[in-house]
Amino acid sequence: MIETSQLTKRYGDHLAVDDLSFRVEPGRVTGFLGPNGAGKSTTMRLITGLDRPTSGTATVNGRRYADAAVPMHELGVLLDAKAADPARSARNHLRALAAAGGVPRRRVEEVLDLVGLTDVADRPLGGFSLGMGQRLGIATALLGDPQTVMLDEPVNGLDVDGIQWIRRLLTDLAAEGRTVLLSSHLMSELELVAEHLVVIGRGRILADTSMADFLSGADEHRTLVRSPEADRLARMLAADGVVVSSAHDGEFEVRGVEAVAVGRLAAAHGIELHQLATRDTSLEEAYLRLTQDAVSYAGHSTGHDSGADPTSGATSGPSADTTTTALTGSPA
Ligand SMILES: Nc1ncnc2c1ncn2[C@@H]1O[C@H](COP(=O)(O)OP(=O)(O)OP(=O)(O)O)[C@@H](O)[C@H]1O
Repeated sequence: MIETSQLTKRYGDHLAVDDLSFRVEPGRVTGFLGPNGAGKSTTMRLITGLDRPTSGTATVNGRRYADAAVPMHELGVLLDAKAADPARSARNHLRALAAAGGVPRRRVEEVLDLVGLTDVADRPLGGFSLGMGQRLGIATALLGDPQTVMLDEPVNGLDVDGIQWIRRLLTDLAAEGRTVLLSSHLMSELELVAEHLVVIGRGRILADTSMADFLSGADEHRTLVRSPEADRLARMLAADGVVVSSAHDGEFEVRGVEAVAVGRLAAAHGIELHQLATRDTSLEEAYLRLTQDAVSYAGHSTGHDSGADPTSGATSGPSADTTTTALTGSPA
């Protein structure tokens, strides 16, 4: 378990972390997300004791990480996967860390195997690819067989196999009853793996909730409608006060009513339907809606500012949000 209480970090005039209180519970993967500069890395550094809080506390499994009897067994951390001597081999790097942390040598072979680096374990780290370096960082985090694991952007540089592998690994760690905190800008990935979310913006908590509640809170029953009489059906729905996007190429999107109501209306007026598809809100859409006001470094597209984080990988934005026209009208 990780717990922060009124955790605050000030750099000069800048409040990087502002009165953060949250708990990361064991037995599930918790996603930690927020726009660039929101304070995620600072919070993680405060949890590990790499940085000192201005005020407030952060504990790991009930005590400050610096006070842990066997720190590597309490918390495994991936903060900067490149922090290793390039002339050293992966095996020697891990052996040195194991010796310093009081971890038996055989554990080095176990973690090399676990992250799939056994075959390249004697090559110098300088020749490692980004993905191999990332796997080594994860091996380092798991070396002490820790109760709690905290990984900053672990998916960076991993190929499709690597991404699937880490998804399974994190889910397995949580199923074993460990605490797993994971920061990532890859929303589609987080959506698959995280059961709980802590979202921060400008150093403050924006949401601390289950993934299911986060998504359903943003859900508006969006339905895609395709019909050869799309214009006519859209006008009828708009006349009933329903929010619809303008019909284009025989399709439009409806918000706030269930698909069945659209189907009934079409049937009642003899309108042929070619598609009626309910769309779930994605984590990316729900997240962008929540963090629109908390983006510190917003980029500008040529047309308009989408509010999306320019370097996050979450760049595609909710297209329906930017194109939807509210054609609301009074009931006929
Ligand atoms: N050592 C430092 N000195 C001064 N300011 C800092 C320092 N470390 C972080 N900051 C500032 O604190 C804020 C939070 O930074 P942090 O790196 O924690 O954000 P983040 O959420 O991890 O961002 P990203 O998603 O870009 O990694 C930023 O405005 C950053 O410039």
